[in-house]
Amino acid sequence: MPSPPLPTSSSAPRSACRRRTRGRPAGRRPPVGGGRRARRGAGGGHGAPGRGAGGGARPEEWGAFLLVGHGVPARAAAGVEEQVARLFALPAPDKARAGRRPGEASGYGYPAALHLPKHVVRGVHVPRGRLARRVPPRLARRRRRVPPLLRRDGGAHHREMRALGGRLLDVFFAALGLTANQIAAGETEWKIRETLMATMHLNLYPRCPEPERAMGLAAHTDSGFFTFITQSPVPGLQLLRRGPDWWVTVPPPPGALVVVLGDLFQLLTNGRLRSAFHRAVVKRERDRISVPYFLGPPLASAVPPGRKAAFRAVTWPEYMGVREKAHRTDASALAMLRVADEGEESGMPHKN
Ligand SMILES: O=C(O)CCC(=O)C(=O)O
Ligand SMILES: [Fe+2]
Repeated sequence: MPSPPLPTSSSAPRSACRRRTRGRPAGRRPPVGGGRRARRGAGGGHGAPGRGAGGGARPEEWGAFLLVGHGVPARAAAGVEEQVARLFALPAPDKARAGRRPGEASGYGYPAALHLPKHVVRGVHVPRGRLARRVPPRLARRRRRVPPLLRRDGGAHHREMRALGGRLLDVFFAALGLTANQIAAGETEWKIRETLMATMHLNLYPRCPEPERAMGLAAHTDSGFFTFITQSPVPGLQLLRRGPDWWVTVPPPPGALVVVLGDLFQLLTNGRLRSAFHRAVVKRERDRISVPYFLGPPLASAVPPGRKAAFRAVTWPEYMGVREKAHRTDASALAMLRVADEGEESGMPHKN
């Protein structure tokens, strides 16, 4: 299916925010900001996840957190939003020519894997890491007009984010009870860190005159290990808190990255760290840009769950297949992979 031509960010058509098709209307989300938990967060009048890997709310609880002091130089992040805006402002025919075609991993268009309302999110999807060489020649030819973010080497942003991914993995390993020596000597840990594969999406959510009747990105969990989200200073990302269910808006403090844990990380840690159910809403007055940088295992390696396996091992592509099936039947992909109760023996997988 050819990707539709896209509007420029400043002239998003009304049709860009037609009525949402799934889930609770954004405007009727449960009230936020009233509870003790909410006040613990950093988000003005809204409830919010705590900042940093170690402080405030725990990632086990939220499946996500704000990361500050991450060491990614401001200059690497500074240009991202501007580059993305430039890309979306390219003439529609140029964007259409760079459209993602069936079977291609990168290009301009809608996210393929999520069964989304097909009318709001416009994205360019450029796999990084091992797949970087497969950036379509159509994009490569337009190199001079394509922002550095999308170039083959990925630019400073890609290098910094990939390195941060490795550092954060070590923080997670430590949180799971591994000592510094075990982490340094651990073959499994080393392999996971060294082979991390990155994929990036660029999302534009055009402003919408009736935001309460539209949805930017339907509620979902990410599939990989974890995602770094750079977002424009326009809040729109929301996390689901359970019991009773309520949507909590993640604030966009300058320089902070949102870390969202994915399903394969839940599987890898045998359920000790949980993926976050999240979505993106649209705004009446302002466009919003987000750049999720997804990190996960190399495509061919099966992700082994912990000692007493709660899940069966899968590759990332196999997982995407299970997820497709789950979406069609409204089931949970992780539940489909569960082979036993998550027990006390969860943790990092066996070394082998
Ligand atoms: O726009 C956002 O903040 C969220 C993006 C996201 O969840 C995704 O692309 O998977
Ligand atoms: Fe996501």
